[in-house]
Amino acid sequence: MTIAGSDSGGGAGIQADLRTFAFHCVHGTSVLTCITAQNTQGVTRVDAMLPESVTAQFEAVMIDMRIGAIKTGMLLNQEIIKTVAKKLVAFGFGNVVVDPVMVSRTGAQLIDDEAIKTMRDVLIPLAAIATPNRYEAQILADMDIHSLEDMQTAAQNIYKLGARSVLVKGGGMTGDLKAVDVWFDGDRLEVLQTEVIDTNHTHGTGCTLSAAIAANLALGKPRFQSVQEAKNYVTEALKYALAIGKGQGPVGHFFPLLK
Ligand SMILES: Nc1ncnc2c1ncn2[C@@H]1O[C@H](COP(=O)(O)OP(=O)(O)OP(=O)(O)O)[C@@H](O)[C@H]1O
Ligand SMILES: Cc1ncc(CO)c(N)n1
Repeated sequence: MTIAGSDSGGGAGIQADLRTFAFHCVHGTSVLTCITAQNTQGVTRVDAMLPESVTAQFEAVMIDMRIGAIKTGMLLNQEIIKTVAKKLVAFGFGNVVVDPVMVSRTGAQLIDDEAIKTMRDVLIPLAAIATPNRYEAQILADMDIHSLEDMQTAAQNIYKLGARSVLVKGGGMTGDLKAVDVWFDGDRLEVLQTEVIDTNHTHGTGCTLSAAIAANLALGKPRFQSVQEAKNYVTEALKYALAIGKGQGPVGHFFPLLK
């Protein structure tokens, strides 16, 4: 299941998540939290779903189907974050990847300050894996991140907030660190590095990564292996990114068909 927003341009959000699930041959269900008017150049409008709608979508799926894993993406406001947290607790669901969508890779804040606090205090502690990007990690860990060592310290700080494991993503870093992610699960501190793909078409990499992790978890793979395989998937998909639109195009989710 993905609990996330719609991207009208089809590159990120629910659309990227469902394509990623399909690629991994798992059935995708979706709980829509908001609708963005968005293209490869940016977001021009966001409409939130009512919390009651989020609850109804979640319950409709959960009482009927056996859900293997859940990822959360853009939750937009405090009410929706609280609603999602409440439902996860009510259903005792722990296999959750929390992509704390708060700040874009370019540094633009996507949700308000109250929502950020709720994300840190209420949702992060429910995460089996939290996947902040550089800027989100800076907020959650309350520190600046400029180096690999900073990413490692941030991962450890965010773990202390209650997430069972943390992946600090490097897409917002410079140079080789762009393709470096740091993992910490209270025991292992690991650096995951792939080649840097030289492309401007990186829209939806974070959504795709967390959706691929959730798909792997749903397939029964262990957490760290799920993350490793998801990162390799994103790297391949970046190699086949689509140069569509005037801005940052989406990654090529079905890259084997494009080869
Ligand atoms: N140019 C690149 N080459 C290789 N890997 C990259 C590149 N850019 C990002 N990645 C990888 O993509 C994944 C997503 O990281 P990123 O920091 O871009 O997330 P994000 O900011 O949440 O993404 P978005 O908000 O655009 O969906 C990470 O595994 C990161 O290492
Ligand atoms: C709907 C949506 N979710 C997440 C992101 C972050 O990439 C985005 N741009 N749009």
